[in-house]
Amino acid sequence: MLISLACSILRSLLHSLLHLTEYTTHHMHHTIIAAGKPALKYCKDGTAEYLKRLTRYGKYELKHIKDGSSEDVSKRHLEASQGSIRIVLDERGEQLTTEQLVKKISDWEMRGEKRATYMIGASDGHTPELRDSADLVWALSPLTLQHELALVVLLEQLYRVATIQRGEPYHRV
Ligand SMILES: C[S@@+](CC[C@H](N)C(=O)[O-])C[C@H]1O[C@@H](n2cnc3c(N)ncnc32)[C@H](O)[C@@H]1O
Repeated sequence: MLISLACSILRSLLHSLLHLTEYTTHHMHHTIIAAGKPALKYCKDGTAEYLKRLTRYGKYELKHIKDGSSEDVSKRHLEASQGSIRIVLDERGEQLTTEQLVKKISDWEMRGEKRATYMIGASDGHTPELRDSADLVWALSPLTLQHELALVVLLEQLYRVATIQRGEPYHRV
C-alpha cells in the first residue's frame, strides 16, 4: 500500500518534470546547406531517407547552393548563415563522439539559440574566413569524403542525436 502510494507520487513527479523540460528546452531550426546539385543516386536515397525520418523530430531543412570556387561557395555560405549558429563541415575540424554532439546541440538549445546552419563545401573546400567565423568546425572523420556522402553521414548523425534527445532506442553503445 505504502509502496504503491510512493510509486504513484514518483510517477506524477516524473511526469511534471518531463512537462517542465518540454517547456524550457526549445528545439532549434536546423538548416543544412550543401554546395552543388545532388547527382549520386545512392546519396539521394540516403538523404531522402534521413530527411523523411527527421520530420518527426523538428524542423530540418536542406538547401542546395550553386557550386563554384571555394571563395564563391564560402561567400554564399556566410550570407545564408547570418544570425545562426554556424557549423562548418570540414575534415580539418574537431572530431566529436555522438554524445559530445548531443551535448553541443542541447547546450545551444538550452541557451535559446533559434537556428543552426550546417555547411557542406564544394570540391575545393571552405575558405579560412568561413572556418574562422564558425561556432564549430566539425570533422565527421579525418578522411576526405565525397560531399554528398558527407551530407548523408551528417543527416544520419542529426537523426541519431534527435533520437537520443527523445530517449528512443535507435542509438546503442
Ligand atoms: C570533397 S570535400 C572537399 C575537400 C577539399 N579538398 C578540402 O580541402 O576541404 C567537399 C566537402 O565535403 C565535406 N567533407 C568531406 N569530408 C569531410 C569530413 N571528413 N568531415 C566533414 N566534412 C567533410 C566538407 O564540407 C567539404 O568542404
